[in-house]
Amino acid sequence: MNRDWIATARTLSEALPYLQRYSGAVVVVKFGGNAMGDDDAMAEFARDIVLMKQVGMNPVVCHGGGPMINDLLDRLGIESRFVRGKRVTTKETVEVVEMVLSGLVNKRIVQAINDAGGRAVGISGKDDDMMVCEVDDPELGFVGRPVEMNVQIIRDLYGAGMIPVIAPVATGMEDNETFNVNGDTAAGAIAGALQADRLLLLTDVSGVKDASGEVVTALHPDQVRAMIADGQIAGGMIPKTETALKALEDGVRAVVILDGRVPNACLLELFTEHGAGSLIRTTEPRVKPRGLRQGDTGL
Ligand SMILES: Nc1ncnc2c1ncn2[C@@H]1O[C@H](COP(=O)(O)OP(=O)(O)O)[C@@H](O)[C@H]1O
Ligand SMILES: CC(=O)N[C@@H](CCC(=O)OP(=O)(O)O)C(=O)O
Repeated sequence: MNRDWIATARTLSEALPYLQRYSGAVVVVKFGGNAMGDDDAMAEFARDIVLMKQVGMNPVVCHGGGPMINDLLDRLGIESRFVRGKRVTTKETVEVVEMVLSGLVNKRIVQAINDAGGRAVGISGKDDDMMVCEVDDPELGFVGRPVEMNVQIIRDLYGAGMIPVIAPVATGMEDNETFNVNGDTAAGAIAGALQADRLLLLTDVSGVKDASGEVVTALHPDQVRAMIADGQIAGGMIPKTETALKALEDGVRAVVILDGRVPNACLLELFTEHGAGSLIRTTEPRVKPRGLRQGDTGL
């Protein structure tokens, strides 16, 4: 039997018995700046998120916006500099980061989800002290490493029918500083604190590739560690896969790295047998199907 219901279900009532198995699942989606695309792509992402909500899941969006920060810094004549994938963030830079992430980018996503029929509420790590940080590395300046998570506000929002949209900006432990947090790091910390069923990291490549350039569709954490050690995983994929490993240690059931520019990327991953991108999890890493299976409860 083909359980790929997106392809086979002809009516909503045919699909509903499958969809009900997803009810209550907490899915944290990290929407990276490079995955955002134009207004049409944003609208499509928003429709996917709203559909997840409509079938009873609890989607939580945590976004990036690196290219948009670069843009404004450029216009202001401030140079962008990255060390190991993270932005060197001065006092001046962090003001721009907060303006762009909590303002421009956050509200663009909120608006798109609301236009698609959802009830999105935009917050940052500062709201209700949701994410409290320490200095990540003094060399990076005001870049934060989450050390205290208070995610009740997120549960309250999705419990009340809303879709939280979170900007990775946070408060410091001391002196009320503002910290810039890498979007992947923030999404991982949120997913861990929520003990999420899935963390989807949407990026601009189709998944984790091996030395021959093929996407590896299912990975055990040990394989990921080996690929980092032997250099098959490099550059921006290192913080992403390290976030995945940490999230799994913190109790997230599975992490998927996938191409957010592919139409309906989230739905393909969650609802189809073949999925999308690279699935990283501790149990049954090589067993398919990984989406919906007859007899499965939840994800
Ligand atoms: N093994 C690998 N598989 C896939 N991408 C890799 C790998 N190693 C390095 N990369 C690089 O990592 C990039 C993704 O990281 P990044 O650009 O930081 O994403 P984002 O901006 O979406 O957070 C890819 O575009 C690719 O150039
Ligand atoms: C510390 C750090 O690097 N913060 C990131 C936050 C935004 C982000 O992560 O955006 P993407 O997901 O689009 O890359 C930055 O300043 O660019």
